[in-house]
Amino acid sequence: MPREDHPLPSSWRALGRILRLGWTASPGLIAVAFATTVGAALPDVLVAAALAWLAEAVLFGGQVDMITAAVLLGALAALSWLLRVVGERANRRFADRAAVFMEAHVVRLQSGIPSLEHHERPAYVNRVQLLRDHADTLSEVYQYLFQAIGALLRLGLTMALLMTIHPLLGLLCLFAVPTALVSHWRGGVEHALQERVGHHERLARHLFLLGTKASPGRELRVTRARERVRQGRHQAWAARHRIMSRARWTTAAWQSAALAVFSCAFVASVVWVATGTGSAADVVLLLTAGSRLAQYIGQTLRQVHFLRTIWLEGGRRLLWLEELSAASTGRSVAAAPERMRSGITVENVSFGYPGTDRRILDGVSLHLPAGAVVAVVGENGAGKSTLVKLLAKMYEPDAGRILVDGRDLADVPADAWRTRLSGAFQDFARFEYPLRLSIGLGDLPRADDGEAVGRAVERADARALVERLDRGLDTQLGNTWADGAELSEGQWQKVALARGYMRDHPLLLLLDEPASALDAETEYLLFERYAERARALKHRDHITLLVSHRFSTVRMADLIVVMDGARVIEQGTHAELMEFGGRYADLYGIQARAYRIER
Ligand SMILES: Nc1ncnc2c1ncn2[C@@H]1O[C@H](COP(=O)(O)OP(=O)(O)OP(=O)(O)O)[C@@H](O)[C@H]1O
Repeated sequence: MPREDHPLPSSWRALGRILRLGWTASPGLIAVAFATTVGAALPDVLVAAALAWLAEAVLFGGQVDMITAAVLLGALAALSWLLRVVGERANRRFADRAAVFMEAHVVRLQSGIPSLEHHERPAYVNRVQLLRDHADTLSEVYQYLFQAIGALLRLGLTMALLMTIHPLLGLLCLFAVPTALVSHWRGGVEHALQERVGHHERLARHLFLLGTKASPGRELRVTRARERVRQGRHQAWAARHRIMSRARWTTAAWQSAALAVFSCAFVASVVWVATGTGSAADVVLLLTAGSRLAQYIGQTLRQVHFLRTIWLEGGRRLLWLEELSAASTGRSVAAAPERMRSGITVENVSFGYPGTDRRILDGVSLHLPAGAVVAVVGENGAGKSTLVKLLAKMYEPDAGRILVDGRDLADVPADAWRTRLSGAFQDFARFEYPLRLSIGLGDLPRADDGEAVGRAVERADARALVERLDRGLDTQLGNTWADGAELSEGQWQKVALARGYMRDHPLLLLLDEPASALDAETEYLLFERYAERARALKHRDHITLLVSHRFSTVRMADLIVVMDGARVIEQGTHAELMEFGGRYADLYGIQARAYRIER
């Protein structure tokens, strides 16, 4: 992942990309939607000319002229109506199809990015959030774009008609320039603001979820922090509203002034034609076409404004995400190793999260021998989970290397490396599927393999959980679904652990506090059995890396790594570290006394 900030791409490039995506979603529908929406401009504008002709025929012409003009007027009105109806339906059907396509595309892009940067870096989180919110409205870009083209065409044709009365009437267009410029500037101002107020919006939504979701509900009631959360949410919305409304009032005032300029020019031109040499037909044409001119200018500006909103909100961010995704698949040339002989070497690795200055890992060097069960311990914030993220290629080191049997992990594509990994994490996912699938997802190609799921259940010691559920592995999880069962925190974690155990022979099993919701004894028994099984395997070529705060579990590891202040400060077996009498021995002693475990 390149370190530089990825700027938002230009609106034009984004529009081009969106159009190509729309064509891919449904070429037939997009073509019909375009032709009917833009085509409706022609009969719309010609109605004014037909009216003028009818007025001329009524005043001075014969019956034939009158009937022809009336029939033409009727035909144009009918055609305009027909094109509008067909256009609306085509646009709606196309938007439905494009919405599904766009959402799927955004999900694919987001989940396909190997790193976590777009989920963890504040500036990127704002963009991703806006994109997620606007993913379905992206499909409306087409409608606004076609309508904007139609409105421009109406504007051009109307100007041409007006100039048939007198070429000087073409100058009316110039008086519309201030309105167009102000409208353009207004869109830009609002968009710049959207990014600025993004964090207020996110904070308000976060506090809304805190106040309405069940899990924080208990804590909020006990601590009586509900009022504080409510106030915080109110303040966040108020801050957003203050910034937005100040800017909106200013831009609206400018827009009104610009519209007043055009209105004065129009009134003056009507007076000029009516009192000059203009015929009755000319006055009718000027009044009909001219009054529509103001409407078309308004329409064009509105469409362009909406287009800018959605286009800038969604389109540019979509292209940005595509580029981020493409950049993140950068330099990867080697295949993932099939087996591991010597192990994984972390060589002088330093790392800080993108967008921050602090070093979370500082010159960390380690050797994780193949076949070993390795435990990583350290105080909160010592960098244990960060090390796990680097080993899973969620991020690349800023300096130093991670070598697998001597081969630089940076050269191995993240997706390929992850086929060799398994993992269970403290912040596990709750997949509300039937239990069998919720576990089977840990190894997608074997998700339906009953035996594989059964083995994972055994490894996670989750047999009792399965038996307690009415429909066993077929039980739907999550109580918001029909016949769904809700699990306790610890039970959800066991499901996540079983999922992590789905792969039979991962080269690296990452267990980042995977049993924090289980009691210490259960965790100990679980990992003791697991470690015994791992040691009994014939080809001891995989590594289990366990992050835990429980020293009763940690002590059975073959290698214990102690982290503190971004560095590895001690490493060895339990016996060696106790003998050494350093930090590990201190921490172990404290827990041993607290839990009265045997020293
Ligand atoms: N996405 C992020 N962006 C910026 N800083 C982060 C991010 N994730 C973690 N950190 C910081 O990195 C430091 C180490 O975090 P890490 O999660 O690796 O610690 P840990 O040792 O696993 O802690 P714990 O025992 O509490 O899980 C913390 O100070 C944390 O604030």
